[in-house]
Amino acid sequence: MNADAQREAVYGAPPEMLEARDDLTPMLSQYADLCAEHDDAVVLFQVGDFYEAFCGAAEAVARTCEVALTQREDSTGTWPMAGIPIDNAAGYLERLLDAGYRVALAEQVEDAEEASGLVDRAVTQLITPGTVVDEELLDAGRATYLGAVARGGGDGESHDSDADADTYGLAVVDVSTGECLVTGADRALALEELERLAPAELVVGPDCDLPDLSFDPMETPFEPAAFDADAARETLSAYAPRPDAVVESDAELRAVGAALAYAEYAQGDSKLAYVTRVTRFDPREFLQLDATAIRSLELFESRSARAGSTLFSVLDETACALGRRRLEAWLRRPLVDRDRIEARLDAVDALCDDALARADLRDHLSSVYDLERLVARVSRERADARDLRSLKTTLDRVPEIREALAGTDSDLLADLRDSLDELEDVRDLVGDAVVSDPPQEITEGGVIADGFDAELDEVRGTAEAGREWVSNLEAREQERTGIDSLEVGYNQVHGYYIEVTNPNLDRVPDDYQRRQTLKNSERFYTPELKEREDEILRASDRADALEYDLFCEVRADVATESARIQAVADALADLDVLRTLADVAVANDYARPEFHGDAASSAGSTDEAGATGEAGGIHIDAGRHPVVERAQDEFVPNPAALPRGSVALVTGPNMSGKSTYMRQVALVCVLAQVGGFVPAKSAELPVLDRVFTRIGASDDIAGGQSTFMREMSELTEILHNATGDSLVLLDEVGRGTSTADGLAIARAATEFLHDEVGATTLFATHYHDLTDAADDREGVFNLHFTAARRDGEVTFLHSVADGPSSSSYGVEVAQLAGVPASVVGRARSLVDETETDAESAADSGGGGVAAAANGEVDEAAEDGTLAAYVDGLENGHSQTESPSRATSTAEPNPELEAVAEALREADLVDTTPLEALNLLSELKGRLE
Ligand SMILES: Nc1ncnc2c1ncn2[C@@H]1O[C@H](COP(=O)(O)OP(=O)(O)OP(=O)(O)O)[C@@H](O)[C@H]1O
Repeated sequence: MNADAQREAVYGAPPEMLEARDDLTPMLSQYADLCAEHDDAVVLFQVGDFYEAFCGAAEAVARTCEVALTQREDSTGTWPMAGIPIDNAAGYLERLLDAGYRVALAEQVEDAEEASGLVDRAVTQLITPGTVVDEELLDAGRATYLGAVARGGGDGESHDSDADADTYGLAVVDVSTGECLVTGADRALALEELERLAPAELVVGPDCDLPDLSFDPMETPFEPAAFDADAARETLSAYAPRPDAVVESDAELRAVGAALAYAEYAQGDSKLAYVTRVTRFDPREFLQLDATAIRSLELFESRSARAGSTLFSVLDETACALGRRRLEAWLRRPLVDRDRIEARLDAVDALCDDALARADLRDHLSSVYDLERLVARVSRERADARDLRSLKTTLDRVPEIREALAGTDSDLLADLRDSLDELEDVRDLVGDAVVSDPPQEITEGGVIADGFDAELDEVRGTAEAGREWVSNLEAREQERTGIDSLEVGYNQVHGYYIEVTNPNLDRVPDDYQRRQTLKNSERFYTPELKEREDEILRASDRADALEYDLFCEVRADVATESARIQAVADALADLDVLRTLADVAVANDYARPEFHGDAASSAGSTDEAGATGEAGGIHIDAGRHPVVERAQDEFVPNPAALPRGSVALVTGPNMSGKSTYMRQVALVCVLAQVGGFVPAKSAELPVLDRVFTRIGASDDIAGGQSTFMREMSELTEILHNATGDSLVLLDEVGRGTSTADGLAIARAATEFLHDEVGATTLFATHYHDLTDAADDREGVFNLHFTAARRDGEVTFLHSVADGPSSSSYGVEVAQLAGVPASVVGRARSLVDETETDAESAADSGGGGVAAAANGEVDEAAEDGTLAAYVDGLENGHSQTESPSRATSTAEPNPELEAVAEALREADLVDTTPLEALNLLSELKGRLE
C-alpha cells in the first residue's frame, strides 16, 4: 500500500465499529456517523479537553503525533483510542498535516453541562494544507493558497472563448486572509502560473490532466459538480454581484467557483464573508517567471552552500507580516506596465531621499499587526478580545503613517496615503468596548470596558456593591459580637463565611449558621450574607454572559467593515514594501534603473534599430549580484551591454564568475520591474516580457529524469516561447550529451535564438568552439572571464571582458579542488601536448589558428579545427561526416584522459584475468 492509500485507509467510519453498529454507545455511534460523513479526513472528536480518534485512526494519530495509544472500554468492546490536548493542538495538527493527513475537527457545539444526554457535535472545520487558518500552522511571510484548476470546453455556454478546450482556468484562495485570485490562459501558461502560485492544495476539475509539477501540492478530490458552470456561478454570486463580469471564460468561472465551494466546505459550509474581492488577472500583465527561472535565479530558495541567501532574504527588510507577504507577491510577479513600474520607482526614489519618513514608517509599521489574518478571524468569529485590541493598536498607527507621508511628491505614495482610511468608527468602537489588556478567554468576563453598556455597568454595580458590603462586614460583626479576631473570608467551595476561633464560640450570635468546622475555628454565615453572596454570584454570572454577548456584537460590527479594513491592510502592505525597497537601496548603494520605451513599443523596434541595435537593450554600468555581493568581502562589479536581440557567448574558466554574471543581469532586470532600485551604478533597461533560464544540471539528477532529457525539454520551452522582449540565460546547454552533439545543439540553439526569436541572450559555455558563432553574425558576440595564472596557480579576477576566453583553466581548478598531484601533473602535460599539436598544425597551414593559450591572461584564441567543424555544420554535414573531428579537437576530453590514465596505471603483471575483465568493463562504462 502506498502512502496515500495508507492514509485513506484510516478515513471514514472504522469497519469494526460498523460491524457493532447497533450496539455502540451513543457517543461512539456519533463518532462513527461523523467519520462516515467526512470520509476524506481523520476525524478528531472532541471529548472534553481532548480531540480523540479511535481504531485505525487512533493508531495513525498515535504514530504520527507520538502520543500514547490507549483504549476505551465499554459494554460493546475495547476500542483503540488516541487523543491530543485541545489546548496545544497546533503542534500535533501540524504533524498530521506534514504527514499528508487531512483532518476534520468534530467539536462539541453545545455546552456539555447544559446538554441533556449526548453532547451535540459537528465538524466545524476541515484542516488541510490549503485551508489552514490557525496562526500557529501558517507561515507569516507567505500566502497559503488553496487552488482549483478547470479546463475549458466543458458545459458552459456564456463564454465563446471556451470553444477551445485548451483554455484553462486557475483560481486560488487564501482562506486565512480572504485573498482570491482567478486567471485563465492556454495550458502552458496556466501551468506556469500554477507553478508560480504554488498552492499548498489543489482541487483538480474533470478532464484536467496535469503533468508532474515542480512543487508538491496535496491533490484533493472534490465533487466534480462544484466545477459545473451553473453551480460555480451560483457559488461566485455570493462574492460578486455579477459573477460573469469577474471572469473571462467558463474555465475561469468553474475554477473560482470550485475553489470557493471547497473553501466554504472546509470552513464548515459557510460563506467566507471576508472574501470581499475576487480579483482577476491576466498572466501577461506580469513579467513571466516560470518555476525554473524562480528556482535558478534563487529568488526564494537557495540552491548553493550559501543556504538562506536568496534575493528575497536580501530584500526582506519588511517591518510587518503584511509587507513580507506583499514583497513575496511582488517578487513572484514583477510588472510589465511601464507606468506602474515608474510609479513604484518614484515612490522608492522619494523614500530614498527622505530618511526621516523612512524611519518613521518603519517604526509605525513594525507595530502593525497582521490585519488581513486578523480581519479574517474576526469574520469567522474566531477573534478574541486581544485580537480586537491588536486591530485597534494597528488602526492607532494609521494617522501617524499618513502624517509621515504628508509632504510626499510621489503620486503612488500620495494615493496610498489617501487610501488609508483611519477607520475612526472601528477604532473608537473597539477602544470604547474592549479593555486595554483583556484576558484571552472571552467567556469569563473582564473583557468589556466600564461605561460601554449601561446594563452591564448596572449589573457590575450590583456585584460591586455586594462585595463592598461584604468587605465592611468584618468590622461591623467585630463590633456587634465584640470578637476582635473575627474574620470574613471567601473560598471557592463554600463561598463567603465568618470565621470565629474556638475560644470565642460562646459569643457567636444566634443568627450565625454553621458552615464548616476547622481544627481551631468554626465558619458561619448569616442569612443576609447568604443573600448578598447569591446576589453577587448572580450579578457576576450575568455580567460574564452580558460581556460575552456584547463582545460578539462588537466583533460582528467590526466584521461588517471587513472590506474597509482589508483596504487599509492592502495599503499598509504596499507601503511596507516600498519603504523596504528604499531602505535596501540606500543601505546597499543601489541605483534607480531607467527604462527605454515600453514593452509594446520596444517589441516593434527591431526594424528601426536592427536586431543588434541599441533600442531596448540591457545596459548596466558596474552591476553586482545582490546576493553574492553580500556573502563575500569583495565583489567585482561588471558592466553589461547587451543590444536588444543579441546573443552574448560567455566563456571563461570554471569558477570565474560566468553564472554569477548572467544571474546578476537577470536579477537587475527582475528587481527593476518589481519597482526597486538595482545593484549597479546605473542601468538602462527594456521592459522584458519573460525571463527564461536553463541553468545548471546537477540538481536535476535527483529528480530522476535524465538530465539531458530535462535540459532539452527546457530548451524546447525556451525556443518555443521566447520573444524579442525576453531575456534568455543558458548555462552549459548541451553538456549532457557527447561533445559533438552538445556543441551542435548549442550552436543551432544560438543561431535560432538570434535569427528567429530575437531574444536577448546570455549563453555561458565551455564549448570554446561555439565562440566562432560570433564571426558570421553581427548580433552574436563573445564575452569572457579572466584569470591570472602565475607559477601554476590561478587567481580569478571575476571581471568580464570582450572576446572569447583563451583557456579553460580546468586543470588548475582540478588542483584547487584537491585532485591528486600526479593526476594534475599528467593532465597538465596532456594539455601541453594538445596545445603543441594545435600550434604545429596551425604553423603548417592547417587552419588559421592564432596562438593558443600561452599562460597569459585575457588572450583570445581562435581554433582552426573549429572553423572546419563550423563549416561542416553550415554546409549541412552531419558530425559523423567530419572524420577529423574526434582527433582534431583542441579541448582535451577529461573522461578520455582519465580512462587512459587508469590504463597506464594498471599493473598487468599483478592482475588476474577476472580483475582485468572488471577493469575493462569499468573503463568501457566510463567511455559510454
Ligand atoms: N564578480 C564577482 N566578484 C567576486 N566574486 C565573484 C564574482 N563572480 C563570482 N564570484 C565568486 O566566484 C564563484 C564562482 O562563480 P560562478 O559560479 O559564477 O562561476 P562559473 O564561471 O559559472 O563557474 P562554472 O563554470 O564552474 O559553473 C562564486 O561563487 C563567487 O563566490
